[in-house]
Amino acid sequence: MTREAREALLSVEGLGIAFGGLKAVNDVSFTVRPGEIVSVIGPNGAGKTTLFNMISGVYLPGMGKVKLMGEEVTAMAPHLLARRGMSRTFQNLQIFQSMTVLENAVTGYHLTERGPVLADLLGLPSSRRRARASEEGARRLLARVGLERAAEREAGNLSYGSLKRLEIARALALNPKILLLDEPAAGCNAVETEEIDHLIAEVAASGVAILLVEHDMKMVMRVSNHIVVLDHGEKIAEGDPATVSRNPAVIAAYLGAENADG
Ligand SMILES: Nc1ncnc2c1ncn2[C@@H]1O[C@H](COP(=O)(O)OP(=O)(O)OP(=O)(O)O)[C@@H](O)[C@H]1O
Repeated sequence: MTREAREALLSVEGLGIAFGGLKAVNDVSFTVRPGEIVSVIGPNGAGKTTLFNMISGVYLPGMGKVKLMGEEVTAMAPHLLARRGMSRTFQNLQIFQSMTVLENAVTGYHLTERGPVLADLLGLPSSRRRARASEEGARRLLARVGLERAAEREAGNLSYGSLKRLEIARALALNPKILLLDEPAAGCNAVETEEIDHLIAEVAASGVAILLVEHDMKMVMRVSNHIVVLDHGEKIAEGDPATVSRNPAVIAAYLGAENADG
């Protein structure tokens, strides 16, 4: 079945934003289907992170719409998006370094709670039951990302690759339909990158759609089903990895960026 034949989980429609006079992202549209790994690539400053921040409710777009399962969610607060099935990780790790790995994973369960705070303060049975369920879920997630044996360790002592996997585990606690990953392999060595590759592929195989921003081009080409290319805020190409990597406009954008850097 072609990708167009499957219903879109996420639709980005004509999204744009300007900072001062600079059109950081201009009229960008694409879709993500269930179980698909879609990557957004482009030279430095192309607008990838800005696009991500608009999709995930961090920035208010100046134009366009974001739809999740057909419903408009443009500029919806991140915790509300999470409740509707969109979770994300950040380029800079958002891990509590002095907490244990398990405690970090447990926090993933509480991101969307309205907070029956009184029940928790009073230590009521309902709150103890919830805490037990979160801990069991967190342990399952740690096993899924290969960190079950590190559960009781302080997160600050983990390798960089393990921290990245912990962040993905935490985002999975909300049982998302789509997971946005902002540079999941940044700062990782080749072995750690490969572990993250496998994890992303496993998560996608379980039916969760993945939207990825990543600089590691080898990784992008290995894991993506579909690639969207940005340059100077505009979408200049999209397609499968082989098609995109042969596209003259894409090659020119990367060569141009290299020349500008050099
Ligand atoms: N908050 C902001 N205020 C002003 N300009 C911004 C802001 N955020 C991004 N920009 C500008 O918008 C453009 C796109 O930036 P963005 O960080 O989205 O690119 P990127 O593709 O993620 O880059 P990189 O690959 O370096 O992470 C750049 O010219 C950047 O300087």
